[in-house]
Amino acid sequence: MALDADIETVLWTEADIATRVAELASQISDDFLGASSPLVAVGVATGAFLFLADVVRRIKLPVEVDFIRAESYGAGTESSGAPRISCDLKIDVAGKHVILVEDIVDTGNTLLCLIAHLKSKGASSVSVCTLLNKPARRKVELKLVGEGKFYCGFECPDYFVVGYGMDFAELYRNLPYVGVLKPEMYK
Ligand SMILES: O=P(O)(O)OC[C@H]1O[C@H](OP(=O)(O)OP(=O)(O)O)[C@H](O)[C@@H]1O
Ligand code: HPA
Ligand SMILES: [Mg+2]
Repeated sequence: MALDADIETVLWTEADIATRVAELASQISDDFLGASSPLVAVGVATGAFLFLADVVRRIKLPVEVDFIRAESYGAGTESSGAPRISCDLKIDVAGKHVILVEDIVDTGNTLLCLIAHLKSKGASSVSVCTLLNKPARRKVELKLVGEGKFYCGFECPDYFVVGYGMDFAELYRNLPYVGVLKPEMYK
C-alpha cells in the first residue's frame, strides 16, 4: 500500500521545507562568517538525517559534519523522559562552534541532554538548528552554550508528526513532506 495513504494532513510540503532550509542556511552562513573557530554540524540521528544533508549543502562556509544518536521515543509517541546517547561523536569538538541539527524539539529532553554533553566536551559554543519546534509540549528550559543561537524552521502545532526524517515506529522517515497520520495508524 502507498505510504501517502496513511497521511491525514500535510503540514509542510517539500517546497515549503526547501524554501525554509535555504533561509536557515543563509542565516547560519551570515552569522558564522567571521568566526575564528571551525564550525561543526552535528545531526541527531536518526531523525535529522535529511534535514542535516539539505542544510549543510546550502551553508557557504567550511563545515565539519558528524552524527550523534540519542533516542527517547522508541516505538511510541511519548518521550521516555530520559534520552540515551547510544552513539557518540567521532569528531573532537573542543574549541569549535557546534550546531546541533534536529528534526524536532518537543519536550526538549533530547536537546537538554545533548547540549550538556557537548558543553562537557569543550565546545566553544553550541547552537541548535531545528526544522520544527513544538513549544506546547516543552518540559524543560533549554540554555545554549556561549554565543549559541536557536534556528527554527517552523513552529509545529501539538500533533505527533511524521516525514522528512521523523518516524512513527521507524516508518514514514522517507516521506519528503511533514504530516500527521490518520488516527488509526497511531494505535
Ligand atoms: O524534544 P524531545 O521530546 O526529546 O523529542 C525530540 C527528539 O525525539 C525524536 O527522536 P527519537 O528519540 O524518536 O529518535 P529517532 O530520531 O531515532 O526517531 C526526534 O528525532 C528528536 O531527536
Ligand atoms: O512529533 C513527533 N514526531 C516524530 N518524532 C518525534 N519526537 C518527538 N516528537 C515527535
Ligand atoms: Mg523517533
